[in-house]
Amino acid sequence: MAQLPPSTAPTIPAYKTAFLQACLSANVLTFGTYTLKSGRQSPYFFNAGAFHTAPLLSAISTAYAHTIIAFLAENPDIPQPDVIFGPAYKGIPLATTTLLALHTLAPDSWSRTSYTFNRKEAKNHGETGSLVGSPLANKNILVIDDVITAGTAMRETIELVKKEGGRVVGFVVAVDRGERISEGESQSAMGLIRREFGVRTARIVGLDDLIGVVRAEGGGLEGEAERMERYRERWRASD
Ligand SMILES: O=P(O)(O)OC[C@H]1O[C@H](OP(=O)(O)OP(=O)(O)O)[C@H](O)[C@@H]1O
Ligand SMILES: O=C(O)c1cc(=O)[nH]c(=O)[nH]1
Repeated sequence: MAQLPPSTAPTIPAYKTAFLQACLSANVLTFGTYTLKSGRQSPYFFNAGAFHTAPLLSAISTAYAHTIIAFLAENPDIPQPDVIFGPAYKGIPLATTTLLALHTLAPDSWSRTSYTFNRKEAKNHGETGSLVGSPLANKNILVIDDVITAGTAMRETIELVKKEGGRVVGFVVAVDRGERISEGESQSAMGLIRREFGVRTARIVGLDDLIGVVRAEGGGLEGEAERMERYRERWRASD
């Protein structure tokens, strides 16, 4: 097969490679039959809760931070976020550690940014309410989440931020599964966020990247890669 000359060969950034390797070595990416939030049956599952040691949290938060910095550089009209918002539950450690990683990479740009997350059940004593961290009113909110499938969680988050008086200025996800929003629709959940809500999006990796790393691993995972490919064909979005 023809090789690209070295100067034009695409290079995978080190943070993305570290993230993908962590997905396999820490069993973040697992195989079986999983029922998703959308009710779909998936042969693979991205479990962000498995990033539970300091080196693993560092790998994912550094990958988010680089992705966010590149996203804002490519979209200079997006205002500097005041808040990194992570939806409960798995978004909670992701938002807090990503804010630290952003501050480590670019302290001058991120020293005044806050984190916020929601509670799934409102609290009726103490400080009360559904939000933890900065209030959202009149703030520019960058939402991060672990994974997007049918887009239900992100739709709920956009509605929550609006209700609190904030503006969602971007959405960055670790894994974009690249799926159609529903059986009868051909567009992707990420596309819906862009078109229906006018929110620009970025991702650390997509399903193609995950299949690529599973294929490259070999060692008996070929069957898993094939099941992932069949699932991709079943749910692949048109955009
Ligand atoms: O795009 P969707 O079809 O909405 O699916 C993706 C959402 O599903 C999971 O949330 P879940 O409520 O299961 O969250 P938790 O494990 O973080 O509590 C995941 O963290 C995403 O937020
Ligand atoms: O769609 C989901 O519910 C979902 C998919 C996935 O890969 N990981 C996850 O935590 N949730």
